[in-house]
Amino acid sequence: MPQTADSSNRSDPSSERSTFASIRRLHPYVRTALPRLAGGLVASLGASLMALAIPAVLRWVTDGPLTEGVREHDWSGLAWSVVLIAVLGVGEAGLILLRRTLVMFPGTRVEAGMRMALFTHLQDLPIAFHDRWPGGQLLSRIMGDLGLLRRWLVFGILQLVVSVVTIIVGVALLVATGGWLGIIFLCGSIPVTILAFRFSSRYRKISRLSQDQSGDLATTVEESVHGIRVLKAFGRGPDALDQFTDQAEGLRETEIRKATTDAGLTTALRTIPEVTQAVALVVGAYLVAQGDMTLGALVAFFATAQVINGPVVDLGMTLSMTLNARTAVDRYFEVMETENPLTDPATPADLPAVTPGVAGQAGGHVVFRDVTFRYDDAVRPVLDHVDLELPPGTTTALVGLTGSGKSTLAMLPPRLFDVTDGVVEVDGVDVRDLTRAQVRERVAVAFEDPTLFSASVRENVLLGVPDTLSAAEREALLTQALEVAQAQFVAELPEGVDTRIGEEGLSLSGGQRQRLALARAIAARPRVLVLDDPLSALDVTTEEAVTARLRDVLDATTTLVIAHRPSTVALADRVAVLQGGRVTAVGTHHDLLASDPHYRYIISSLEDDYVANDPHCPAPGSSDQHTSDQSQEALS
Ligand SMILES: Nc1ncnc2c1ncn2[C@@H]1O[C@H](COP(=O)(O)OP(=O)(O)OP(=O)(O)O)[C@@H](O)[C@H]1O
Repeated sequence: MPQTADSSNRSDPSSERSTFASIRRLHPYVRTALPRLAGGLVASLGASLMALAIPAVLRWVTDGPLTEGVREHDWSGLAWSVVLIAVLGVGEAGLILLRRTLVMFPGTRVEAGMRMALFTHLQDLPIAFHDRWPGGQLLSRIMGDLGLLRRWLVFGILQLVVSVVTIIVGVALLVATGGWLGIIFLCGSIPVTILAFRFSSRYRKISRLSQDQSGDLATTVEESVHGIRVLKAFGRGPDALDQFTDQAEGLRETEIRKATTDAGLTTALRTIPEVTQAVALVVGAYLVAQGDMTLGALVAFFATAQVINGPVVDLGMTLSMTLNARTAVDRYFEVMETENPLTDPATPADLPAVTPGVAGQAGGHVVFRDVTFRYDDAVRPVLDHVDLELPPGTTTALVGLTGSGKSTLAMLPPRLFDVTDGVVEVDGVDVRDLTRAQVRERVAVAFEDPTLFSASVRENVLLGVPDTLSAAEREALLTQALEVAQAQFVAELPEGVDTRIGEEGLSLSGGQRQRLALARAIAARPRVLVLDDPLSALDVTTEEAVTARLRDVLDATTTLVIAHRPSTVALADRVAVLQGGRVTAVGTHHDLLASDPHYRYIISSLEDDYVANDPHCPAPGSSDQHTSDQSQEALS
């Protein structure tokens, strides 16, 4: 896992911001929901005020109708009081229902909107970002954090405001009506406030750690599931379990610290009002005995204190919800505020129109001009002043030792990365002056490690085909691409091209997946096709068949093919040699064999690897020279 995204290493860049400033960033997302949320708040406050009004009615009942009823045996006044209390109770319940109805839908809408925005941003961010960020961290932000935020929006924030307002109004009422008793209660709220502030700063740190650890745990699960074959093959399941156990234990300990901190506050919030009430009871009993306070006033005082008790205890829960929500907001904006250095230009250039088959207008002319490329976290550039031209309609094989930068170079024409210096031109236009959509219309890529999506074969293969084409045109492209990629196995799948292939196409063999990925690149009908060793998992016979058909198709396409096998080199008109970050030689296979010692060395090591890795190849020195001869034949 990259160190930059490990919670143990991560600094919290948002820690300087106040909780209010942090949460205020939600405004653009909650703006349309604000009227309903405000309505929900008003309903909550109304319900709370009704609850607070009940003690006042009790006081009036006790000192008035009840006392008079007992004295004069007339209960008619009491009946009206009971009705009034019942109306207040029903009103309170009705307002709580109204609050729920008002806030439920905007809450889910805000969550869905934020989730869409994050996903869209993730799609837009460059590969460099995804190289650094583990999937589990992103998953926990897009799912867990946003769910937490929704619960806070529909409940936590309202409850927090209502609790604070109820406590302030309640304490004001107590001070106004209870005299000294009210002042005793007011004194009790001072330690509550101090404790709440101290709790906030401690809890926020633990909350951040816990949410980051959840993300790391999700990453471990994702990697283990994704790499289950490797883990099983190497018997490393127990190690994965150990790592998972350590992380799960770390998260459990953090959760315990979180719960203990929360419980400490909740206990204090329960104890302080109880102690305050006990003191108030002693003083209140004395005042009633002295005739300085009516019994009704004392009853009302304690009934009001009881109404305030609930919000005081809730304060702990709503405060922790708010701090968790703040952490979720910080984690959300860490991703959303990551700027994309690889953007579309404000005024994109026009690509010259293409007329296939017409000399000079066929398009697909690629030029690397003095190109330097350095990865963000690397000390030295991988590509150092590279010059290379791919004339239209030609096939160029790129060869070089492992790690020489072939894949890096191949990612520049489709703008998967932008150059650090120099220019990559497609049809005379700097690719940075084109939108990514424009570039991808003209340049398609097939990687060695083919990613297939959980969708039908048809959807996977037609991924790069414009939706504007008619159904018949799309069908023709599908058929041709599958045929060129020698993917006849599709016909034997249960539902042919409509068969859904499993998650990332894992239910297919490596060679089958590669052929579908190749078919996808071919179906996009690009003018420029970048093939990053897309035939590596194919057996010799299939590779030969694909190569033969590809040669027909590539006739009209400019192709850059990264070659790890002699047979892939055979596909090319010319070969470019990458050495020490530069293209040191370009020429035909024969010329380079004759003139370039480094090329001879690469080819001989490719042949050695080829023979050593291909189960269909005889071992060196074996009597069966079929495969070795075959590659020599292909090259000659
Ligand atoms: N995302 C990245 N961040 C930092 N360095 C990288 C990244 N990807 C590749 N590199 C480094 O860049 C160099 C070139 O890698 P690249 O994959 O382009 O080589 P290659 O010639 O295609 O290798 P191979 O033949 O083994 O596939 C290597 O040293 C590699 O470690």
